[in-house]
Amino acid sequence: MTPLQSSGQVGKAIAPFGELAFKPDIRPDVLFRLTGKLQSTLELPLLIEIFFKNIQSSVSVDGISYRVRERQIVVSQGRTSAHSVNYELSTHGDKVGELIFFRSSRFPEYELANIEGLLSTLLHPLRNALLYQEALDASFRDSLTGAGNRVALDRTLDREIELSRRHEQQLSLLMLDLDNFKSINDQHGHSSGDAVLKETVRAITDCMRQTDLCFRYGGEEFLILLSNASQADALIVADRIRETISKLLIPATQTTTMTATASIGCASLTVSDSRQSLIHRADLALYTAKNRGRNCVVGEATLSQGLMKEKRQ
Ligand SMILES: Nc1nc2c(ncn2[C@@H]2O[C@H](COP(=O)(O)OP(=O)(O)OP(=O)(O)O)[C@@H](O)[C@H]2O)c(=O)[nH]1
Repeated sequence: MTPLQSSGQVGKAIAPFGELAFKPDIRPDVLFRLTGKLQSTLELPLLIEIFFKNIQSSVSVDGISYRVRERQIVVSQGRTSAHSVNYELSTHGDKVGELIFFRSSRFPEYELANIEGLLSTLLHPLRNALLYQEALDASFRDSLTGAGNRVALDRTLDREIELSRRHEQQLSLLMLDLDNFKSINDQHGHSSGDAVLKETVRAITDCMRQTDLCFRYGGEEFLILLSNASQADALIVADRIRETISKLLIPATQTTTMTATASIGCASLTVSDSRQSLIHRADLALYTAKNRGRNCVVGEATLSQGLMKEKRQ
């Protein structure tokens, strides 16, 4: 555990520097140059790297770590050390994360003043980078359910296939489709249908590991990418998801609830698979699950036993 030497609200502390015994002692040209460099990028990791490299002439730190807990962002530069000082950053009333400075000896007051002087140049670029990151994240998400969208799927699946091959790990794909979803819409209305879609993604996410990924593939169809998972592992996860969805009680009105079930097809990566062929086999397995009466999971063993004779229309 690194001892917390001190902490402060930089948004408040920068303005008057009144709480510190020392004022920052940084040459104006250094601050000017740093400000210019920080304005050259919207990429968070690069921004933190530029900041870390360019503050070394004014304060000696072994490492820094930038964190935004709510968004699970952690960007670090250098290394951690015995002593640390951390700042909750805010600008214009917006919280923009926490920055921790590490080094092996304590930070004297005059250096804290310098750190806070330097931090004042980081706040606005940081806020812009966070907004940019937010916009970027949104462009890869389905706005209704928060699952990844098709753009994210295309990018991720190719990369995951390549990584699995390089590390000789297994990769499995689940294709999930809600059963008779049209009748949920017809019976309860479109916005209730939307609620079912959202709860479905929540249930899927609850059942998978943090490293697994869920994408909305079509209206009520989802793909779940299970990294480092064999067919047997994937079938267990798939059945857990299926069961969890079947137990959901989703409010339709103030007094009534809706239930839903899902069918799931499962395929695992082979040496000759492309993104398309892997998805195609998961789709065939899903089709079999639908034909078997829905609310069930079908894996590839079943398919190779020749039970899957029909072609999807
Ligand atoms: N509420 C809502 N409905 C959607 C959305 N996207 C697609 N749908 C509906 O999903 C329904 C899909 O119906 P079908 O393709 O017939 O499938 P199904 O009724 O689930 O039947 P099976 O898949 O064979 O079990 C259609 O009624 C679409 O209008 C959405 O974003 N929100």
